[in-house]
Formats: sequence, structure tokens, C-alpha cells
Amino acid sequence: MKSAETVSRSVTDSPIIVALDYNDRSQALAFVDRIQPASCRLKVGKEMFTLFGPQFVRELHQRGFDVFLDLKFHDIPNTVAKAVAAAAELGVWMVNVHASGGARMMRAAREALLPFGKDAPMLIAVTVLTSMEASDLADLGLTTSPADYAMRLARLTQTCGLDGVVCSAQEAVSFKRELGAGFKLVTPGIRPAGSEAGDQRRIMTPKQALRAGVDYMVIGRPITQAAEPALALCDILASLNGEA
Ligand SMILES: O=c1ccn([C@@H]2O[C@H](COP(=O)(O)O)[C@@H](O)[C@H]2O)c(=O)[nH]1
Repeated sequence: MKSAETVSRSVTDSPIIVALDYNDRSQALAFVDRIQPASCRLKVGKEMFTLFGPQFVRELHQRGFDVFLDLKFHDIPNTVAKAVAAAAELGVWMVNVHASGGARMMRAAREALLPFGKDAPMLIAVTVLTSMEASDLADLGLTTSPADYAMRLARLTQTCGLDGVVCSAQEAVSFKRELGAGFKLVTPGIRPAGSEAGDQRRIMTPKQALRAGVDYMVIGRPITQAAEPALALCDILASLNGEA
């Protein structure tokens, strides 16, 4: 069996994954040091990984957080398989690929994780980015709706044996009905009432997303760009617990 870096998984039932999209490591860690691993998991994406690399992920692990490495691998099967195995060696909790990379690519990624056994990260695939709407698909020559195209990619992902998909919370009810409760739904595009949608198009509030049955909601700017990010996280958690 291949070994992952020794990382003890945090024990949290929080559905929140905070997208740590900062360009400043100290600012990111100042926020992280004000929250608890029981409150949320953390997502490291293309910006922070490009700036600060695997060492930054290790620093989050040392602080007890589970990390979703959101690099959305999309390449030939051999390259994606090796990248996913490198993520597993780093000990991340979750890693992802683009479903539009196709079935052979997704199967290669899944097979690359087999040697890690129970230490393998969850492997999920991005369906249709939550920033996309029908007109964006039309630009690509796709005349289907984002929800229908996302469903098509989610079915393919499930057939390939992955653990779940990234989709919009707007798609959660129909995906859970069709793909089953065990197939994980990870949903960015979460916006508390009154917060800016920005570049996101298929959005829902945290409470709506929870009711729709998502497993994990990814929240970035509504927390990280708030005047008090740790307080913004607390407020969202309270709203999910029916306290606000
Ligand atoms: O379809 C997708 C896939 C990934 N993301 C990522 O989630 C966060 C969302 O951040 P916000 O600031 O809450 O919009 C960001 O890191 C994206 O890269 C996504 O938004 N949609």
C-alpha cells in the first residue's frame, strides 16, 4: 500500500468548506488561526497552490484542518492519474478532476488512488462550473441547459466510480433523486441573502443548499472578503443551525 503523509483527519460534521482564495499567506493564516477544524474544512485552489505550493497545504494539516485540493485536473489520463496520486501522497481529504476530461481520464484517476486504500482522498469531478449559464454553454456549441449537461456529466462520473461531483446547489434535489444519497454533492456558488453574486450564476443561500440536500457547500468571498471573516463563518453556521 502507498503511504500518504501522516495526516489525522479532523472530526467535523460541518457541511462548510471555506475557499481560501487569498494572495497573501499571512492573511489566510490569520483567518485560519481564528477558526476551529470542527467548524469547517478548507479548500486550497489554483491561486494559493500556485503561490505557496504543497507546504501551504501541510501548514493547514498541521493546524488540524481537512483540505480539499481544488486544482480541477483536466489533462490526458496518464497526467491526471499521476497528479491525483501526488495529491494523495500529500494527504489531502478531497481532490478533483473535470468530468469533461472524459471516462478514460476519470477511471485512470480513480485507479491511481487504489494503492492508497483507506487513506485515499475522496475523488470528485466538476460538472458545469457554477459561474456558467445557458449562454456560456451555447458559446461552446452546447444547446442543452446547465442542469441537463451537469446531470449528463454526473451520470458519467458515477459510472466511472468516483465519489461525487461539484455542481450547483440548484441541481441537488434532482441529482440526489437520480444518483442516490451516497453520491456526494459539493456545491460552490453559495451566497448568503444580500451578498454579491459576483461572477457566480447558479447560486443558492446556505440554508437553501442544506435543505436541497447538498453534502458540502463551498463558500469563499462571502467569508474571506467580509470585514470579520471568522464572524461571517460563525453567522453562516448559526443560520444553518436555525439560530438566525
Ligand atoms: O463550479 C465551480 C467549481 C469551483 N468553484 C470554486 O469555488 C470557490 C467559490 O468561491 P466564491 O468566492 O464563494 O465564489 C472558488 O474557489 C472557485 O474556484 C466554483 O466557484 N464553481
